[in-house]
Amino acid sequence: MLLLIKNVLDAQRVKEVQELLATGEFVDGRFSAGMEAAKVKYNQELSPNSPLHRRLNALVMSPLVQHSEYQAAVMPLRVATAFYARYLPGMTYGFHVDDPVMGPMSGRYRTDVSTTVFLNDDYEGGEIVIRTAYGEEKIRGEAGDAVVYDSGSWHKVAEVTKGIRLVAVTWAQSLVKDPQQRELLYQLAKAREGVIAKLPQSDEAASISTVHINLLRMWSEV
Ligand SMILES: O=C(O)CCC(=O)C(=O)O
Ligand SMILES: [Fe+2]
Repeated sequence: MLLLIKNVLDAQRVKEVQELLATGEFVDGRFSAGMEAAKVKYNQELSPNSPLHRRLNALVMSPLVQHSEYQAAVMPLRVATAFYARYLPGMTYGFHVDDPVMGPMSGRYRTDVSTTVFLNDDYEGGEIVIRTAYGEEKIRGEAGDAVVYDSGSWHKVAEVTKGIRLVAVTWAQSLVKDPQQRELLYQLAKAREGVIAKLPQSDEAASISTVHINLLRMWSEV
């Protein structure tokens, strides 16, 4: 799964988020990294104690989690509160896979799907590079877009060469643990949508819906 979702945040929200982050206190991103990732992580994160998190989460996470494409692709069971990361020129995050389990002991979750929400686009470099079965994909969203990909895939953030890169990064535990099953369900959900649009009252639409619903029941864990 590798999907770019356009315009998750509208221009007004992007502007407000940028204004808030301009006033925030940032700390070394290595503090929040797992053992392996810490070796290659070179960025900054909004201080975990920052009072801005509440407002930022309302601005960024609500539209993300409610977005129909995010719902269809991720099928989220739990979504983590976001980290707000900043990359100054020269900063980078080398190839890694994300930690498999995150969160405090009282609320741990498995990371199935990673998401980056692009909060600005006036910088150079800083592409997310994801290794897929078909080679490396480079992604640079516009401000307000989000990219989702399997947390177990190798990925990196290329060095920012000019300007400052601002993103929100979050993880979800999906109802469906297996990436291939998730992908199949996503494709089936799209096919279902298409058939319902073209043939709303048809037997074909009803039977695709039934297969989709019952596969989700078969493969989901709650
Ligand atoms: O900055 C990004 O877009 C992704 C960062 C990342 O890979 C991570 O925090 O694990
Ligand atoms: Fe990562």
